[in-house]
Amino acid sequence: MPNNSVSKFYSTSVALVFIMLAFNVALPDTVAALLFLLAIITIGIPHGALDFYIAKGLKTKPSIQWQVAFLGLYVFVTLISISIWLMFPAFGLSVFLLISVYHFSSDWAKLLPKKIALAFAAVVLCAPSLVYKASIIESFTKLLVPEAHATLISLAMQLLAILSFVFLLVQIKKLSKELRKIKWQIIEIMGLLLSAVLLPPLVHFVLYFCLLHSAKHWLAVSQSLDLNFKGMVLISAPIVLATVVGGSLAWWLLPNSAPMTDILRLVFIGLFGLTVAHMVLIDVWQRQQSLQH
Ligand SMILES: CC1=C(/C=C/C(C)=C/C=C/C(C)=C/C=C/C=C(C)/C=C/C=C(C)/C=C/C2=C(C)CCCC2(C)C)C(C)(C)CCC1
Ligand SMILES: [Fe+2]
Repeated sequence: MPNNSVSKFYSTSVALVFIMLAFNVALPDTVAALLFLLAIITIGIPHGALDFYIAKGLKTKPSIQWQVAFLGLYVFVTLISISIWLMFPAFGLSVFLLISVYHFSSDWAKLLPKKIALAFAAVVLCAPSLVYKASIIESFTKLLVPEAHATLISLAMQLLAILSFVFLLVQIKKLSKELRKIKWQIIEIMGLLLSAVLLPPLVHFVLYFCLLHSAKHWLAVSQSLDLNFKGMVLISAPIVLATVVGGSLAWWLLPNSAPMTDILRLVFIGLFGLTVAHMVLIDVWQRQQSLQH
């Protein structure tokens, strides 16, 4: 698959969603919530489910003890992170946003210099707060963050989005020569900017996270580890299943409230737990890859 394919697929999907909205095609809330959960489980989670395979590839001969220790450490880091969020939600959310900017910036690591990729990731993640402040604060309170803290965090997001955007505008002149060569990536970047400020935040997030972040990761893993799609599905399926079992247990054990609130909590607090270990591993893997090339 050529490298542009993810950009093309993402940009076309964003355009389709804009057309749907222009024609007032709206899904009932429960259908939208189920689609959101389904997309996260079937497309978002699998990109992290390759972590065990990637980690084994980083060792020359991973022993059984090493593999058990890796799995144990990954689960431990996940559970500790989730506990930190449950005890200090505002702190958890702030850390989540910051590490997400860092992790998502790797989507443009090959295309843009590090600082610019970081600023762009900050715009992608924080710009929705400029237009959808109230709905973002509402989502944050559903994630257990007290309203006063949620308001402060959304203000900080607005500030970060504006500062990062200004930084990008200042830098864009320097980049104009390189940018001219990468037509589809420019369309991807424009699509992301429009999606961030025009689409409802959860729709923007799910389109970006599933169709761009996860898709780029699958493509990178398949190219670098020489795996085909079927092989990757087989590798990730048991891990996705284990994650879904873990999520279902949490749903069953923890106190329930409205279904949409429960889905939001399960997805975002769960993703925070998984992100810490996933992010460190992918960082090590990408550093090793750039040393090899
Ligand atoms: C390997 C392994 C495993 C698995 C793993 C996995 C499966 C992973 C995954 C991972 C992942 C899958 C990751 C992800 C990430 C994500 C992120 C990083 C996100 C972020 C986001 C954000 C930050 C958001 C924000 C917001 C909100 C919250 C609301 C609304 C608005 C907005 C959108 C802004 C297990 C444990 C089983 C075992 C051991 C080993
Ligand atoms: Fe990722």
